[in-house]
Amino acid sequence: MDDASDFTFCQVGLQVIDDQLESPKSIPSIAEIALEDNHSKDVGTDKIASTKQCGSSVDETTTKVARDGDSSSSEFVNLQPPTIKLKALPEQAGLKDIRDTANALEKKSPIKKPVVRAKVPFEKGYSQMDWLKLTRTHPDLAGLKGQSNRRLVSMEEVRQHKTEGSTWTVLKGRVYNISPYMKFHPGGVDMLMKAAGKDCTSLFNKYHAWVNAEFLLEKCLVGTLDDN
Ligand code: HEM
Repeated sequence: MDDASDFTFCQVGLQVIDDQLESPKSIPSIAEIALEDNHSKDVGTDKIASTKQCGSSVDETTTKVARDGDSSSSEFVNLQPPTIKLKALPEQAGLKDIRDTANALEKKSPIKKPVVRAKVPFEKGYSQMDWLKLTRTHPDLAGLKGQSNRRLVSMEEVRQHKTEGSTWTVLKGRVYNISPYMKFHPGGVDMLMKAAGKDCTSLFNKYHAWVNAEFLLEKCLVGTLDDN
């Protein structure tokens, strides 16, 4: 129909000059877009068929334009949005190679996946600020009962303190009573209990090497590990 006053049909495609694009061929040719005026099926749906991945045959990229014969009449206005099918992009040179290389690198990469961080929401009164306040006010967080914390502590003695009421751990050569810190630990009680009665230095470093435990647990110091 060649009536200029008929607004039903107008050219919508922009002329694409491939040479002027940063990535020529990255936009499918307008000729590869098939419009299906399928008002009788898919009522009310606006389907944009996803582009097929590379590797399609030439036949698959062949354009089909399907129109309902009657719908070209100016009396009939189809209000359903047309289905736009973007046909497969032709295999782009080198793209498959890049993907293969990326997959191979991912498999071979010696870089370890980062540890999943799972901070536990603190109970009211057990924030890190609350812990700092407690360390300033409590007279004996380490439970020394007058004993010096400059003594040497054997691993044997550390192993005897692995219950929630009395939990000792070794961190970077120092022995701490971590029982009072349990409920303040941002990683949760269960995690901190993994340190009970043993040397937790490697676990500690695995999760948060940046944490200043010397400062946080200063008042929980029981002694120095006797490594003989
Ligand atoms: C023994 C002394 C320890 C101290 C003083 C301590 C202290 C802390 C602190 C301050 C945080 C918050 C970190 C942040 O916000 O970046 C934290 C988080 C956490 N801690 Fe510990 N921690 C200790 C031991 C451990 C151990 C032995 C484990 C594992 C078995 C552990 C597992 C975690 C986890 C999973 C989190 C939460 C996730 C994260 O923030 O990375 N912690 N800890």
